[in-house]
Amino acid sequence: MDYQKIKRVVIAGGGTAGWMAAASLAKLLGKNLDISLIESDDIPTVGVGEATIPTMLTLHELLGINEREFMAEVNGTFKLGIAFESWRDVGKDYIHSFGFTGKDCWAAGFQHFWLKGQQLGIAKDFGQYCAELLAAQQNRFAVMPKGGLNYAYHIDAGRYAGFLRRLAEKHNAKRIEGKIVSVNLHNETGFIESLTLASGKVIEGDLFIDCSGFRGLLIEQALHTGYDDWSHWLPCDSAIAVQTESVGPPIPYTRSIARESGWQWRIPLQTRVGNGLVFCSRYMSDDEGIQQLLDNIEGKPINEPRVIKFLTGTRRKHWNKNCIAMGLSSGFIEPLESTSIHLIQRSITRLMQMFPYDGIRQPDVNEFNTQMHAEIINIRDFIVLHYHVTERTDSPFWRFCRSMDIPDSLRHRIELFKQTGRVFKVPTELFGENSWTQVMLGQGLMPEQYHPIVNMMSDDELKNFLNGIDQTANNLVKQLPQHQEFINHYCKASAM
Ligand SMILES: Cc1cc2nc3c(=O)[nH]c(=O)nc-3n(C[C@H](O)[C@H](O)[C@H](O)COP(=O)(O)OP(=O)(O)OC[C@H]3O[C@@H](n4cnc5c(N)ncnc54)[C@H](O)[C@@H]3O)c2cc1C
Repeated sequence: MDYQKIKRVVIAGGGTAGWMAAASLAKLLGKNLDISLIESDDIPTVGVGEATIPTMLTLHELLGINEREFMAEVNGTFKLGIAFESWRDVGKDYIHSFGFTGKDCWAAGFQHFWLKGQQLGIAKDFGQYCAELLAAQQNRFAVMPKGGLNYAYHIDAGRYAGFLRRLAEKHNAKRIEGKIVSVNLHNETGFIESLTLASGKVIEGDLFIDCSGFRGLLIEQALHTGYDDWSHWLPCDSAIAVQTESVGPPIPYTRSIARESGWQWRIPLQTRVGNGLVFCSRYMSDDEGIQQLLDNIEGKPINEPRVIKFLTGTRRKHWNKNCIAMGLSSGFIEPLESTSIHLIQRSITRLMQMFPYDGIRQPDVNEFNTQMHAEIINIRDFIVLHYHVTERTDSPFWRFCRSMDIPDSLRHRIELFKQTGRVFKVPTELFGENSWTQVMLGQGLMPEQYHPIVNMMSDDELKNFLNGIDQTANNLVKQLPQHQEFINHYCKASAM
């Protein structure tokens, strides 16, 4: 069988996904490829997506990005986790931090020790045994040598795309301005041969990366790949975004505040704040949403509120024929745990690991799709957990979420934790045991028992064990500067 060698890579779309793909492929595989990116000045990017998770640091390390320059350029602040306010119930808050809580032993996670400590009345709140969480609460931060704080970034999405564009162009990726008006398929194979622009110009390629956003210009409109709709588990389908002036120093975490029919985000940048409301249109109209958001922002708005509609779910195949969908064209879970940019990064690194220089082989395609699917399903379950395990009964939306059907895989995790205190991580899964534990406890799910290995410690030993962790975390955090102070000397934003 003849396989067409892959030399010309065409990326359709220049949002975060497009430029991340262009910069990564150009920098890391560029010598062997011709990379072009088509974007249209007439079609705006989605313009949100400003909270990230720690895996972004790994990609940046691969790309040789200097953190200080990057942060100054993207108006960035540091992120130690997400505060979930009123998610368990109105007025009940917790933080899902990026750090590690306490110390595990080989047989049992820290939560088992903490549970017994709680029963004896000698344990503080679960999160108090985590340095990142304490630092977030005290508004402190510093980049420390490896093994220090685990962190991510808040970034300006537009500036990030610009930053990546320069990196991509430096490594010879070619930008083509123009609106794609048709996707031309091979008569027999159905593979994409070229894209026609409004100017009449035809761009040929061997491999096409669809980064065209929700519209899925190549993967769906041309290849009809199909979409798994998850809105019965993740019913929010609308968002309103607005930027405001900063009213104080930036905090080192994202705020997610549960509201009557969804939740509100606050993402602090150095000189402004990104705000948004995610909600379910069955329970709230766009006008009501806009009003609710404007009633709950702190600084003066600096742009008009913008409504964004979406359908939660995933494309049935992320790689179909010679097209790979990345970013919103591949699906959207929802932004609660800031996982979309991470998934773009996973598609890029996976593609590079399986790059089909000598032609596209179906087993590679199948493996890529299987791995992406498994990863996304676990993230989906983690997000559904936040909505479903809640004590809120104050609105039709929350009553629906409490009583809605959930995936069997999630039901199993919830029951396991409830009955035994145990959590597990699937090998390729993004969120580890500590994330699941923080959110399950934070949402009010209390295990019925702890592991008997804890009873090997006397009550006094357990007290000393807990106090030791508490002191170590507090000693570390009290040496840290205030977040703003650290930014000022490390990566102050360049002029807008
Ligand atoms: C409400 C909301 C909040 C979010 N928050 C987060 C978050 O906090 N963290 C996170 O990780 N992710 C978040 N996301 C997801 C994140 O915004 C996206 O994953 C990311 O911005 C990538 O978008 P994209 O590049 O796929 O699409 P887009 O930004 O929509 O870019 C599409 C590109 O395609 C081009 N294009 C489209 N059609 C054509 C055409 N015919 N011809 C030529 N060019 C074309 C456009 O010009 C544009 O350049 C959020 C998403 C939403 C909706």
